[in-house]
Amino acid sequence: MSESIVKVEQLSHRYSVQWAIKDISFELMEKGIYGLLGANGAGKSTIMNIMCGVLKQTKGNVYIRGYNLDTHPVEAKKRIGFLPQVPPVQPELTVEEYLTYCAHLRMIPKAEIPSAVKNVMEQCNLSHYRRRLIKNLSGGYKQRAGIAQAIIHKPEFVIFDEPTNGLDPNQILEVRKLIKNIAEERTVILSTHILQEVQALCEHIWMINEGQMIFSGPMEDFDTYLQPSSLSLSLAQLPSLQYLTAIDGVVDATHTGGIDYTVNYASDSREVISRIVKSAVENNWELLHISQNKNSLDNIFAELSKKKS
Ligand SMILES: Nc1ncnc2c1ncn2[C@@H]1O[C@H](COP(=O)(O)OP(=O)(O)OP(=O)(O)O)[C@@H](O)[C@H]1O
Repeated sequence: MSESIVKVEQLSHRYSVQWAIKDISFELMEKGIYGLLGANGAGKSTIMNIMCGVLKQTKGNVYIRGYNLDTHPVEAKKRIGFLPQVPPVQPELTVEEYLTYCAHLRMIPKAEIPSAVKNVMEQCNLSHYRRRLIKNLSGGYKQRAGIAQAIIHKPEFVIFDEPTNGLDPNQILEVRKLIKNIAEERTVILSTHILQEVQALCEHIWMINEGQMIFSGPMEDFDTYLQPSSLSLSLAQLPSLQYLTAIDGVVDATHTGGIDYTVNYASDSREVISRIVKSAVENNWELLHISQNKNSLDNIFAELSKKKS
């Protein structure tokens, strides 16, 4: 049987009285990009910090390639790279000095350090700035330096906690590209509260809410929750709600004010839209506007949390 890359077993943690995370379990068998999605305060950083050995859990176990992080921390940590929410950079060092310092901390043999630093600067597109003080780098390049320290020792898996937080749109795209590139050689776990981020990058997703895992599965399965299930309509000739609810596929309808309605539907959206448009024409409701409402992250959390309880 093949050894899992990471195994998290019934992890629970409380900082004081309340549980920040409760009974979180998962196992990674294959390489890829795995997304940990949750709203602010859901418990993502707590899980990431425990998995990297930065925080000691109240209960449960973490195994890295079969090594228990508590009992064999050196063997386990050798295989982990970590970029915490705030990149652990040293503002007064140049990029090259900082990465050399990180290489020493990671116990890379002395003779191999210059080439390890050179390679990681090339991979993270930092070579050009190697003599620049980190405090003088832009946000995106500071983040690259943080990413470089996470992979300098060639770990088998890397954890990025909110890696695009605070970056501008261009920097976000660049950092995402770099993460994809890193994931070609190793397993990546990405923690984020941004739905588009997991959609853009991840093959597998875990969703946590209030410290509990409410979804775990491939992105395709999660996609079904992203499908919109309601429409906004504007009808100048205000039909009574019973005419709208009588349309095949419509579950319920509400008059939201003025000429506006919201319609929830349960079947294929194209068919429902086509039936509504047809009814509007046949009954002279004067359809002025029809659009699908995006399913928000809040709705998905609510739906999945309901399923779990
Ligand atoms: N050091 C701490 N002491 C006490 N409570 C804490 C501490 N760190 C986190 N918490 C609490 O634990 C819960 C989970 O926090 P955590 O930081 O893991 O969430 P998160 O999903 O990473 O959120 P964010 O994206 O805002 O960092 C929250 O209720 C938070 O207030």
